[in-house]
Amino acid sequence: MDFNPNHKSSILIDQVPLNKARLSSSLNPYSPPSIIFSSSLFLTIPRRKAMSGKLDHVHANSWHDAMKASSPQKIFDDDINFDAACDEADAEYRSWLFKFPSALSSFEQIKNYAKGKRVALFLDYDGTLSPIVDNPDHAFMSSEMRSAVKKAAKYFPTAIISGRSRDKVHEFVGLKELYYAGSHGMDIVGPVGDSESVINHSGFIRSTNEQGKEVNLFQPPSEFLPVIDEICRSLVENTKDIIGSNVENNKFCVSVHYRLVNEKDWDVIAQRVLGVLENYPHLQLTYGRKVLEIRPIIDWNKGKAVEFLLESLGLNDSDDVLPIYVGDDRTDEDAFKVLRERNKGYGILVSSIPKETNAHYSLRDPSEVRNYKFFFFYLLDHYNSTYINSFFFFPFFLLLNQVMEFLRSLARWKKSEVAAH
Ligand SMILES: O=P(O)(O)OC[C@H]1O[C@H](O[C@H]2O[C@H](CO)[C@@H](O)[C@H](O)[C@H]2O)[C@H](O)[C@@H](O)[C@@H]1O
Repeated sequence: MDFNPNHKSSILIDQVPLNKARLSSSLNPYSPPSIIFSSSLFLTIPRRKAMSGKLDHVHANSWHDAMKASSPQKIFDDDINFDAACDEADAEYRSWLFKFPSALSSFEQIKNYAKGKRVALFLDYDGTLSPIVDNPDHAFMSSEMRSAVKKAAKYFPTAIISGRSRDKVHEFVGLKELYYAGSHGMDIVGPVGDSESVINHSGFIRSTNEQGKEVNLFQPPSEFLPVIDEICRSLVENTKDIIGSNVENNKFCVSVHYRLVNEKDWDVIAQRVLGVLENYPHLQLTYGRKVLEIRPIIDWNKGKAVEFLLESLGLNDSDDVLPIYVGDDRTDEDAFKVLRERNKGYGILVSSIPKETNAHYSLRDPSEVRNYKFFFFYLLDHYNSTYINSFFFFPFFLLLNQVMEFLRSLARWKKSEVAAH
């Protein structure tokens, strides 16, 4: 882990434009010859250094655009022509599905590849297991989802890798049998596996958990804790007059939420955060879904967390291991990238709109689209699948969740495999 006190604080904004993305193909489910995407849907912003004091005009605009694009918007307004909007958005989504097929429609293919392999499951929390909601403290997962995760964890080692603090995400999920990585993977408790190579990671500590069991613990240097607490207080103080802003302490990182902030104040909140960050040369700014995230400048992310957990589980060096990572946010891209580069395992992006990604498959996320018209999208998406039969009864739709269905399918498949032996 790289903790360099001479680093200056920096901002990472590095979305890859759709038309420039390069994807390796060996595990790639389909490689359609040429699909044209509308580039206006996607945002490209170069990496920038944090600027001192005020933001210049271009910089402020970039932040405004980035903040606007950071989370899917409600697709329909009542005064928009529904049919036209539906056709256009659906055509784009369908084109995108050629490149990133639905993990549910492709389940047979995934299953065939997984045969005889040890599957390890990695799940993001917000927007993947729980719906995106206005108040971060209310992002509860449903009992149906909890039971789907529990079923999957019965057959596969399962870890939650979240931007939340480890304690908080554990509290939300509430399952003892899982492994948890909080603060974007910077705070992990993993099992002590066969592999000894984890001890080569700096930041690694062998410790004992509350039950007195030996565990592998990975955390950034503890020097960061008081700094994070301090910047958290400062961010609260500096944003308290911005209506709707919300600062969340995630132990090794801080989230500044602007989901409920009026769009006209987004530049103001970005400026305030950048202003505070100037005094913290060891911290950097990234962003997620309507959230600005401040974290230590260390060479660690969700991708490294996946590798660390695979090693801890003694699953890192075998060819018969298939890691599957399901996530919805840009921080999950680090994990998708690791799986793609290792050419082992599948990344599954949860999204209701086309996005550039390093994932292999996709699952549709209805959580931010609260309009009933989304129902038609869902039917269209599944028009040719056997699923459609189950969705005739409208209230059923409200319970739908493709991630849950995918986890259930995995567990059902393994259960039948175990029973057959
Ligand atoms: O890695 P994750 O588990 O996906 O955590 C990423 C951030 O998730 C939370 O924020 C997001 O979900 C909130 C609740 O639905 C929503 O209000 C917010 O707009 C989203 O950005 C969490 O509150 C953040 O601290 C995490 O960094």
